[in-house]
This record gives sequence, structure tokens and C-alpha cells, in this order.
Amino acid sequence: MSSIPSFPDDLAVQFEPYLPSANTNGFPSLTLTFATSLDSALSLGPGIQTQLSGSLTKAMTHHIRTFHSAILVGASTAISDDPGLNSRIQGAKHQPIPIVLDPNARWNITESSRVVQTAKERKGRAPFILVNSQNLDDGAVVERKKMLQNYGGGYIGINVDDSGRFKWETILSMLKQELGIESIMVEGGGNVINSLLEEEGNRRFVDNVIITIAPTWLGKGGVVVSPDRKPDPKGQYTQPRLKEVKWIPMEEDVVLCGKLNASSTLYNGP
Ligand SMILES: NC(=O)c1ccc[n+]([C@@H]2O[C@H](COP(=O)([O-])OP(=O)(O)OC[C@H]3O[C@@H](n4cnc5c(N)ncnc54)[C@H](O)[C@@H]3O)[C@@H](O)[C@H]2O)c1
Ligand SMILES: Nc1nc(=O)c(N)c(NC[C@H](O)[C@H](O)[C@H](O)COP(=O)(O)O)[nH]1
Repeated sequence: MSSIPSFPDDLAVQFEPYLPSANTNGFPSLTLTFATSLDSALSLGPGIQTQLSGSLTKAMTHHIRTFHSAILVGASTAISDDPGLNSRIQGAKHQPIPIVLDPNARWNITESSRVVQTAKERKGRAPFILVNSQNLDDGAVVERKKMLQNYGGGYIGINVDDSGRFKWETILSMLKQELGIESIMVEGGGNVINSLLEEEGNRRFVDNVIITIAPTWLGKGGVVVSPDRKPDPKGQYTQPRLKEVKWIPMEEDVVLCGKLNASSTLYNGP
């Protein structure tokens, strides 16, 4: 994996207000970062890795990774992209811990997975994979866990809810308590991003948002960012709308920065 040229200082300074800061809600600071097309697609389809960022916005992503204790993706992204989940920016001073949400232990991570190779070469950290607690004793999980522990990673069991998912509240407090994680950069995919943008118990856990918008349409069938409108018990939908918005043009892309946790706009429906 080749190294990415450093991110220019005059651009880096523009992102400072959107970097993690100590959170008052007791959870790690959460940054949502992804690249999207003009039709809100992350990729051409499930399982298809699709390059959207240009070279400068790619460098921006790797620069931002160095400010986070952890980087988090869903199992389908891990399976389709075989990601490194490290920062490949020249002179990276800090590497985030990779976290993968994989309740059903679908990801067959091996010694030759890129993230493990990266950890072996000390260019990044070994991942922690979050599985449904019931799958911790599964033979394949036990083997993979042993392999990951050699490099400082592992598997962590979490109980799932009725829909087979982890609650974000549980994920975030567990990561803080067990791994000492203070900030998390969530990169995708669609399933993970949409669930974070939906309300959980009347709240959302996203603090900062940094979205790269590329000048292209991926067409129907793509993996799209479009959360379900989940009404609260009074039937109201709280529309997530960014505050303190900044648009930063970068070569052919534009990067949208904003904050989500300030009070959101109420949408009363048609
Ligand atoms: N453009 C980008 O910035 C970007 C970023 C990441 C991924 N991608 C692309 O997105 C696609 C994958 O997205 P996707 O939506 O298919 O899958 P995903 O990566 O969001 O993974 C979904 C899986 O993650 C797990 N998961 C998610 N939320 C969970 C929760 N709350 N509790 C427990 N488990 C949970 C489940 O196993 C679920 O099936 C790929 O094509 C990938 O290349 C693009
Ligand atoms: N910023 C950005 N621009 C893109 O054009 C694109 N396709 C991604 N995709 C994100 C990516 O799919 C997941 O975050 C990875 O899976 C991480 O992969 P690496 O660690 O870089 O190897 N991200």
C-alpha cells in the first residue's frame, strides 16, 4: 500500500473545528465521514468498492483518521473492500484502532487480510471485531480471535436487540470502557451510516460530519445514504440538519463539514 502525500496545512486548518473534542454526553466523540455521489450513493452496489474521492479528498480522509482513537465500518464494507483501516498519510503520527461491526461473524478475516498485514507491518493497529455474544464460542471465531490477539486485536461479544443489531449506546459505551476509546471515525457503509442518522431513544450520537461529494451520478441500484424516518412516540420526525456548516471545494470534489448534535429541526409531516 503506497503512502499518500501529506495534506496541505492551509487546508488542514479549515477542518480543525470539526475534529473530535471532549464530549460532555459521556460517549466517545463521533465523526461521520464518507464519500458520496450526487445521487447520495456510496458505491455502485452492495459489495462493489467504488472510487469517488479525488487524490486531495483522499488525503483529507487519511489526515482526519490520525485524529481519532478508532475507525469503524460495517461487516459488508470489510468483506467487500478488504480495507487497511489505517492512515496512509505521509508521517502519520497516530493510528486509529479498527472496529468492525459483525454480529454474525460473517467476515472471514485471515492472516492475509489487508488490515492484518498492515498491523504486522506496524503501519496500523489490529482490529477489534464486535460479534453477537452468542457467537463468541463458535469454532471459527475462536480461531480468528487467537490470530488477532497475536497482533493486539480481538473479538468482543455484545448482546444484540430483537432485530439482531447492537444498540449504538451499547457499542459506544463498551468501546469507551473496554478499549478507552475517546473518539471514533465512522466511515460506512450505507447500513451503518443510515442507522446512525436514525434516532435511537430520541437521540443521535453523531457529533461532526465530514462528507466528500464527488461530481458524478452512480445511478439506481447503488448503496445509498437515506435513513428511515423514525417518528418519535408523538408521531413527530426530527429531521437531522447540520449546523455550523462549511463547504470546502477541493479540486473536483467539495467537502461538506457540519455538526449534528446541536438541537435539530422538528418536521411535523405533510
Ligand atoms: N463511499 C464511501 O465513503 C464508503 C464508505 C464505506 C463503505 N462503502 C461501500 O459501502 C458498501 C457497503 O455498505 P453496506 O450498507 O452494504 O454495508 P455496511 O458496511 O454498512 O455493513 C452492514 C453490516 O454491518 C453490520 N452492522 C451495521 N450496523 C450494525 C449495528 N447497529 N449492529 C450490528 N451490526 C451492524 C451488519 O452485519 C450489517 O449487515 C460497499 O460497497 C463499500 O464499498 C463506501
Ligand atoms: N473517502 C472515501 N472515498 C472513496 O471514494 C471511497 N470509496 C471511500 N470508501 C471508504 C472505504 O470503503 C472504507 O472506509 C474502507 O473500506 C476503508 O478502506 P482503507 O482503509 O482506505 O483501505 N472513502
